Amino acid sequence: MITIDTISKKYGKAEVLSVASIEIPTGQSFGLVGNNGAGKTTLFNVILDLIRPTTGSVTSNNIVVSESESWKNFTGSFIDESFLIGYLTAEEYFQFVGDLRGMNVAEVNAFIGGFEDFFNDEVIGKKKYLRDLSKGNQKKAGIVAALMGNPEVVILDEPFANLDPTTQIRLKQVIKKLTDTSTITVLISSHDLTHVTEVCERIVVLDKGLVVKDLSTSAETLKELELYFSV
Ligand SMILES: Nc1ncnc2c1ncn2[C@@H]1O[C@H](COP(=O)(O)OP(=O)(O)OP(=O)(O)O)[C@@H](O)[C@H]1O
Repeated sequence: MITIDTISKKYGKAEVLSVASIEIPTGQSFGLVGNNGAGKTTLFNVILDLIRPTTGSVTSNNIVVSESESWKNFTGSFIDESFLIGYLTAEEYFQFVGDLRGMNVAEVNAFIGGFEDFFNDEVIGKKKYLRDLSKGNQKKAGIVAALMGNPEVVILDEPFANLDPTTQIRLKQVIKKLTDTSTITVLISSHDLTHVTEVCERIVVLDKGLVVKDLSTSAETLKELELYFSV
């Protein structure tokens, strides 16, 4: 369970985020949508203790994320390429993250082997540093690294952006597999309303830092969101 309690973030006088309360139960697939600058990345960064909120706190499985590091043991995330280590190859990076996650070399190789289709022969065995991969292939590496070591919480910021259509479809399958477990809590932000409504059972809409909708996904949700964003 993730609890977001009276979180606000101000830069100077500008308040870019103001969320009274959001509770995300264990196992929920939670989608965050909103126009550019709505505060999605800011909220994820606060949940990951990458930026300190002006007010409020976030707890993840009863751990206040700004007070302890222990939530990192069960949390996998990919916000952007700053999460990668540019001078490593993808294989080296996966071994590095696997080591942090308590996986041995064979376990990492077996895990990565399960993503052969997802990588589409563009990430593994390329003898390229991560910094030299295309944006989309960097994203693939970052997403897969976020899933290593059986995380209980997975946070992905705009995972569909920059991915080719084939990989977007494969990513949806990967995410659905995660969310089917009902033990892994998955938080995703996206500008793609179709994808996010397909993979998330709950959608929260942010507008200028405020929660303006909190929907349980149904057959009508996509239409409702399209209508909201078309006005
Ligand atoms: N370091 C900073 N200093 C000042 N303003 C910032 C800073 N970081 C973010 N902001 C502002 O906070 C607001 C929310 O940004 P954020 O990146 O969270 O939005 P977003 O919903 O993720 O947008 P996008 O869809 O464009 O990625 C924006 O107005 C942004 O300019």
